[in-house]
Amino acid sequence: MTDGLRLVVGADDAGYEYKEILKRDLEADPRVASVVDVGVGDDEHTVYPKIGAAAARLVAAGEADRALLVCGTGLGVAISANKVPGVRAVTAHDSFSVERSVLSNDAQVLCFGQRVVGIELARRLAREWLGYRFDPSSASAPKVAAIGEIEEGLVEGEVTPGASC
Ligand SMILES: O=C(CO)[C@H](O)COP(=O)(O)O
Repeated sequence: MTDGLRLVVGADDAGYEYKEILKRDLEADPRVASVVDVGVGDDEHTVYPKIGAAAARLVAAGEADRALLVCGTGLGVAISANKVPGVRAVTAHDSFSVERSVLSNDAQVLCFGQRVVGIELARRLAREWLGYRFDPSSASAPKVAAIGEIEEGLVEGEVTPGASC
């Protein structure tokens, strides 16, 4: 991922205002190649699971690198996005968690709660988020791979305590 990031933004009606503000920030950021908006639009009422899944499917299909999603809490969009195979979505409202979501977890989807975090903090966190890149040669990489193995049923839900990756 050396070129600009291809992003998706989305929100339900509880996250619409933040999504619009964050989208404008992202579109103006030189580190961003493109921003696709999966809704909602003004006065639309699509429920958060549909928004979370629509954004996550674009990421899973390789049509986007990352997604930034907003709902009331940031929880529902994350849960929904995580139902799409291959997608790792987190809710994070602090700087360290946002950093680790990329560097530890290789999460492609970051979710905010409009009813939880102030807009200036959300804008700052989104700016910081753009600067992080997962290192596939890092010590975190085998752990991320182990998440994928669970998803693929390779370990059938069994994780051996103490086993190294
Ligand atoms: O925050 C939400 C889901 O996590 C959503 O914006 C509102 O959901 P509701 O509390 O079920 O209306």
